[in-house]
Formats: sequence, structure tokens, C-alpha cells
Amino acid sequence: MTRLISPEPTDEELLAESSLRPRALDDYVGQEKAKGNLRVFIDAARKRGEALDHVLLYGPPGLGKTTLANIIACEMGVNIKSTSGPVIERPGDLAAILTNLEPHDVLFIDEIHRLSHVVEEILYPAMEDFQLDIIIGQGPSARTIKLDLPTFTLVGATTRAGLLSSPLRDRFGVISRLEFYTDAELGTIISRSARIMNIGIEPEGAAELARRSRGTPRIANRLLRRVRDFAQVRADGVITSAVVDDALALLEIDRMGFDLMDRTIMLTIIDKFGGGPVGLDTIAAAIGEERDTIEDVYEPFLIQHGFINRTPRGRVATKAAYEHFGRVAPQSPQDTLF
Ligand SMILES: Nc1ncnc2c1ncn2[C@@H]1O[C@H](COP(=O)(O)OP(=O)(O)OP(=O)(O)O)[C@@H](O)[C@H]1O
Ligand SMILES: [Mg+2]
Repeated sequence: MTRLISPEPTDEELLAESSLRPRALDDYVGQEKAKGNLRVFIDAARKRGEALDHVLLYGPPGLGKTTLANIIACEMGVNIKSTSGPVIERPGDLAAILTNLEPHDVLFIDEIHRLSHVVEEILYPAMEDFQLDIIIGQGPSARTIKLDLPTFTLVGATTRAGLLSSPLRDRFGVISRLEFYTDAELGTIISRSARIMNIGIEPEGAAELARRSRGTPRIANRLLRRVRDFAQVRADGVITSAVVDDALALLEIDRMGFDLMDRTIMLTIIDKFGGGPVGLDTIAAAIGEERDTIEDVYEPFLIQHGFINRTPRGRVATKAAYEHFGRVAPQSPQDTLF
């Protein structure tokens, strides 16, 4: 099932996204820390006439990792080859990709935490010494030959850097964490997308949409498309904050941008487990969703905005979560003790 606020791209979006994707670092909104670092490293590499150091981008889905990888290649003035961890099945697949790179090219590996072990081991010498170790023959007569590779830049993307093996993580010179976007940044992205898509939107409409986008550009662009449909049918084509309100009410997205699954997670902790602490596996079983999906996709935003706490004994619903549903939070043990 694709959720309306799921950060995973739909097919329609994969097409639409390419036109909305900023191509230069200056057009990439927000992420000032990552951008600032990259700008320095890119300038330095260009001045030295070298390939950029390997870059690892991590953060929740939909925050702009793929976009940033493409911008890096663009700013370096090189080609980008894109693939993803699960797609590279055998060492030979990776060897074929690596030997086809031009000097200084960017190799983008999405979901790099899902690379198989054998493939990962090919990557170590390739990243470090730009060499490929190929084993020829079998048994006692097997020998390794080394093949020189062009210097290249590996850009890896992952939702959780913690899932990467440390030898792999250590081989990245630049490690950047992407953050959720502020409402103001999302407002800028929404206005820009509306311009490109030729949609009329009032500043208040953009601001309201930004507030409901879970800090995520992909969700912002998706909601913009849905609300446009609504504005064309129900209003006279212009997106006002009232149109956003009505459209999102219909789509069951509340004023915080939470959808049914977000609310289910919080209400499950509150109602079924007395507010927690409750383990992630127990929550997953109770709502019939994958543990990893909850951890990668739903939970980061809820934690960041203080609706759920992660404790050693499990997840806890916060006072803000109770208040969001108009409930009164039980007194914490500390309050009753003293
Ligand atoms: N900083 C940004 N400024 C403007 N638009 C952005 C920015 N980041 C992302 N977007 C928009 O959001 C969409 C999704 O971004 P992108 O595909 O790069 O996300 P992602 O982090 O790679 O997600 P995933 O982890 O799911 O691959 C893009 O089409 C782009 O239009
Ligand atoms: Mg991506």
C-alpha cells in the first residue's frame, strides 16, 4: 500500500520528480550544513583537478539524497551512474560498473546498506586504492590479479548510517546527515514547484501545505499535486489555505501532517500499552506493519517533533502526543514520587 504521506516515490512521481529536481547547489533549498561542507570540498577538488572524496548521505527517505547526488556530479562537471544496493547482486555486476567509469565520475549507490557482503568487499580496495581485485581460477591454483580503476567518487545514500558496516563507513571522506526541513524551507520548495508546474498558490496556501508535509520535500510535492486536483475541481484553480484545509481533511491528513498510520502508531502506544514503554516489535505486531518501516519511515519525524520518545525499554508516547488527541497524559512516575 502506498500511503499518501509515504516518503517512497510513486511511479507518477519518479517521472514528475525529475522536472522538479534542482540541478545546482544554489537551487537546493535548506540543508545548509551539508551544502556548506560540500561546497568547500567540491571547490577544493575542482581546483586540484581531482575526483571528489567519497560522500555518504544519510537521513529519512524523501529528504533529497538522490537530488544531492545528482547535484554533486553536476557541480563537479562529471557524469553520474546510478544504481542501488539490492540491484548489485554479484561481485561481477559491480566490477562491470566500476570498469566502465570515466575518470572523476560519480557512482551513486542508493540503499547502500543493502549491499551484499561479497559485493561490499570488492568495494573496499576500489574506494581506497582504485583497484579491483579479481580472483581467477579455483582452489589452490586460484590467484588474484589487480586491475587499476579510474579515480571516481562514490556517493552512497542510506536511511540509517548505523546499518553500514564500519569498514565501509570509514572509507567515506565526507559524511553528511540530511535533516527534516523547516516549514519556511518547505514553503520555498512548494512555491518553486508550483511555479514549475504552473499552479496558482497563495502564500498562505503554501505555508499551510508546508506545515502538513512532515518536514519532507517529497511529501510536500505530492500533497501539492493532490491539492491542485482538488483546487481545479472544487475551487477556481488557485490553492488557498482554505483549499488546503478542505483537501487534506478529505485525505485524512491532520493539522500536523499525520496520516492514519502515524495516528495508529501513537494511539496504539497510548491505548493498548498505557503510553509505553513498549518495544518496537510489539508495536509492529499490534499494527501489522514491518518493524523496519516503522523505524525508518514513520518514527523519525514523530521522535524529532517530540510525539514519541525512544527509551532503553521501548517507545513512550509523550505529553504532546496525548494532547494532539485531546487526551490527558497520565502523571509520570516522577510526579507521583515527589
Ligand atoms: N533541497 C531541496 N530543494 C528542493 N527540492 C527538493 C530538495 N530536496 C528534495 N527535493 C524534492 O523532493 C523530491 C525527492 O527528493 P529525492 O528523491 O532526492 O529524495 P531522497 O532523499 O533521495 O529520497 P529517498 O531516500 O526516498 O531516495 C525531489 O523530486 C525534489 O524535487
Ligand atoms: Mg532517492
